[in-house]
Amino acid sequence: MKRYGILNNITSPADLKGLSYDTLGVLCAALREFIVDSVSQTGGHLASNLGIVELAVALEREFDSSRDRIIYDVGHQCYVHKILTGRRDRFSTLRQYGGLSGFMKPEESITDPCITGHASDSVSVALGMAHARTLRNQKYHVVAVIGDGALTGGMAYEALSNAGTSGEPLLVVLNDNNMSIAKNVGGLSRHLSRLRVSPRYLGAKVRIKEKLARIPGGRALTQSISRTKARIKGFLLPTSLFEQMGFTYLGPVDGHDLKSVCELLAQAKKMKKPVLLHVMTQKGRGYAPSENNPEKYHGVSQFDRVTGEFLAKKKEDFSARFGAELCGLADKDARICAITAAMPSGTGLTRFSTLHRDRFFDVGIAEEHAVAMAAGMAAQGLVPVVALYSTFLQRAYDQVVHDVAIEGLHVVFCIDRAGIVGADGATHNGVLDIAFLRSIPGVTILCPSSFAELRSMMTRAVYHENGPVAIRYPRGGEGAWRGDTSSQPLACVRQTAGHEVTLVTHGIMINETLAAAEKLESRGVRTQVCKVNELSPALEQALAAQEDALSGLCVVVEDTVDNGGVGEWLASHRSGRTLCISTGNRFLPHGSVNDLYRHCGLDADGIAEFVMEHRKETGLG
Ligand SMILES: Cc1ncc(C[n+]2csc(CCOP(=O)(O)OP(=O)(O)O)c2C)c(N)n1
Ligand SMILES: CC(=O)[C@@H](O)[C@H](O)COP(=O)(O)O
Ligand SMILES: [Mg+2]
Repeated sequence: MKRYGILNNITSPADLKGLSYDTLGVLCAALREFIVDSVSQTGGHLASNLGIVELAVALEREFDSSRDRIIYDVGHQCYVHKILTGRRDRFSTLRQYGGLSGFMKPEESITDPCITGHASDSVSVALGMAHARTLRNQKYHVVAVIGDGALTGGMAYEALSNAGTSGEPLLVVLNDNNMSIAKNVGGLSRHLSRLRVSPRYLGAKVRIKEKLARIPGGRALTQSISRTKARIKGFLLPTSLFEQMGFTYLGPVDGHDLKSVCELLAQAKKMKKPVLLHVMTQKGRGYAPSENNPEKYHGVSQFDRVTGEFLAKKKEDFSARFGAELCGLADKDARICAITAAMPSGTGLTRFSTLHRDRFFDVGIAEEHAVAMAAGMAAQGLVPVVALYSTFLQRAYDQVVHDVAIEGLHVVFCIDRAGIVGADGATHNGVLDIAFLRSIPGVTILCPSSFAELRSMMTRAVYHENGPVAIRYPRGGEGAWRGDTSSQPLACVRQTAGHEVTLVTHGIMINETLAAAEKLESRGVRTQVCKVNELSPALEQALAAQEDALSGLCVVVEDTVDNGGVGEWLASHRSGRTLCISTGNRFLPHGSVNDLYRHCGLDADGIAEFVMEHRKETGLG
């Protein structure tokens, strides 16, 4: 406690109001200490939180987050906000089961106006709140805090274009650190770079205007100066995109200069129109390892705060294997291209990006565009491989349907983080992809359980499919089961003569399922285990051919929702009793993957207990 000094005296944002800028500077240093200490022990998002410290303090000081609506886009940078709004003592539980969420959560605090997790939606949600304020005749400020990375997402432009002409008082704070998770990309990023070096607006003009307004005839003078300036400026300098969209643009301002940021926020607050404040910050600021490598310290596991070394050695995971296999395929086939939506390292494409620079496309946080662009490539004879996290593919459902599937184009979707991802929670779990992809005619879904199967399925997806094909694999590495049964749509991986129960599963769940089968055997229940390797017409044929082998009670074990899952499919395709253990039709809390398996009854013990219970109902137990 002692080492955080002044931070110990801050129990709510109200405590910030009377502090001098010097004292606030000391507070910012203490906040950085606390964040590094805390995140080094729990893991979490580090670099973005270190970069936003002064801006977040200034926002809590100038606004009232219990009344005003401050929305942090993505929300991975909301730790200072959480610390200052009464949640500091829960930071040792960050992202753990039953603990503090790593994102905004209204159920945690009234100062979190909405949930967050996916990028680029903050301006839309803020505008909605501003409209509600107007229509309900209420009084509060609405602020969207959006990063330069999140600003590469199409939704952000849709919202800016609408908000700028809405007439609603609304503040968009652009936290520009020139970084997404990796280096930011695209034309907007270039536009921001140009604005960054232009000292023309700063906010000084706002202060001058205020002073002029106080002298007799000053207002008329200001208006005339503004008109003349606007003409000259428009002639000599390119105006910002934001001004063209109807925003008043303030900045760029040094986001670590608390005084300037506070003053500009105070000015913006008084302006009764859409305002965009451009704040420049340094991602990872105040901790040398993250300053030097903000990408590596964007999202971290536990680390030694003195050396910056991660405590756990990174084991080879499905993403890395995917990246390596794709490099191998692309070495021999110039048609293969890789597309990522701002997740080059997360999806395992870093090596591809250097080996095959001309065939690597980081499109920014633009999943819809990534998929439609892949459609264009496929239509012209390339083999695009789109690597997206399952949860972010949700953004591009329409493009999968409209641009890819209707024409039956050969686009390979490599769907990372499929299933339960854990600590990031409900916004990031990949539990819907089977359901939504199954609903699209002509999409084949492949579900590898091991690296060997990933490899075979990638070759199949590239060379033996000619329509849309998706390969879904989890966050992390393979488990104890390392076979390759990928040539069979439905493979029996634990055969038991005279079985009483068949457990049917897919993907990484094979490991908990096989462990459950062992437990059931030791309790006298003859159990066989089958694995669904693909969802395609071939699976229906395989099931018809193997129906006898699947006699008796079938329990489907899957780390996805019930509706539209494999369990639902199997129940409708066989006559015997079929039950399902899944993530349910609900959203899960955050926690470790193992905690969540237990939460859902998807761990080996939970599966075995479920079978024992339902065996009785079937009259077997
Ligand atoms: C739709 C969507 N795609 C991808 C992501 C993954 N993601 C989380 S943060 C981030 C980078 C955000 O960059 P920026 O907004 O500039 O924030 P910074 O981390 O630089 O503060 C990305 C790509 C996401 N959360 N949502
Ligand atoms: C905030 C966000 O969306 C990403 O930073 C995400 O947390 C990354 O997840 P992984 O750690 O699984 O790459
Ligand atoms: Mg950024």
